[in-house]
Amino acid sequence: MPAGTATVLETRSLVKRFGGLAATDDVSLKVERGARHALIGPNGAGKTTLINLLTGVLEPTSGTIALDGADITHLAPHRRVRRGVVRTFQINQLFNALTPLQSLALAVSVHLGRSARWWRPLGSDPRVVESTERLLTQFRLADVMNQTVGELAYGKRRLLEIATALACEPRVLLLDEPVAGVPEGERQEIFETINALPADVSILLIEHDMDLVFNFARRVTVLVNGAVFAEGDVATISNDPRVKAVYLGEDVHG
Ligand SMILES: Nc1ncnc2c1ncn2[C@@H]1O[C@H](COP(=O)(O)OP(=O)(O)OP(=O)(O)O)[C@@H](O)[C@H]1O
Repeated sequence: MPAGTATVLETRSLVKRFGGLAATDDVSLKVERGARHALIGPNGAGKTTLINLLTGVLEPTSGTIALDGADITHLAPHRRVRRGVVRTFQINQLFNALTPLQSLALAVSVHLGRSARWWRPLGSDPRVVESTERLLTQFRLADVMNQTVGELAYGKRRLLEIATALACEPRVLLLDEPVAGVPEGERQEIFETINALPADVSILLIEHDMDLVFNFARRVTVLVNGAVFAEGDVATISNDPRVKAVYLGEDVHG
């Protein structure tokens, strides 16, 4: 890791074309160490495509991606996870029949390289137990740790999804719409938990909910038609009439 570098994840002139459409159009983005950075934009702006490029699910048409100065543009997704680029898991990747305790113990033991001995009781490894207990407390899952995932409230499942990502000890956490679909009454708990994530984890949040964006983020990048439309601190972006117009347009036209 180069000393004194503030940027942890950087894209340079990143392009992803689907036929004639540039879903990612010359995006140069810097995520600073310890960032609370939000990526916003109307439907179809290219947010998901950019996340898929960062995680290695998609190969860019051109441009580069660097992690701590090292080129990872062509690195396989699982190797990026090993290097600390982790996205929140989709809810349908949780196992409904497992409990939060079992899910997290499994995630922690895989991360710690204990999966080759999976037949041994997970509770017999002190490091697995300690990390699992910490995650259950941090993500307010201790009181439901023995219920099956299928029985959990939607908000709790979301918390488990984020906790599972944290079990991989990410350097960069890509949080993909953490409150999407979560009922109003369960959002506050997610907001608070996200705000309490460790300061040394750099976070890029993809989000539609402006309350969450403006409460959480210190820096905001606005994507429109695949390209960076505006970037700045929260005050600048929230007062930018061009950004307001983009969102107003989306409201009007659905
Ligand atoms: N695999 C694909 N093949 C063809 N076009 C695609 C593909 N994936 C995305 N696109 C197009 O690329 C553009 C950007 O899509 P993307 O899903 O990245 O936007 P988004 O900002 O995540 O949107 P939303 O907020 O609705 O999830 C859209 O026009 C979409 O139709």
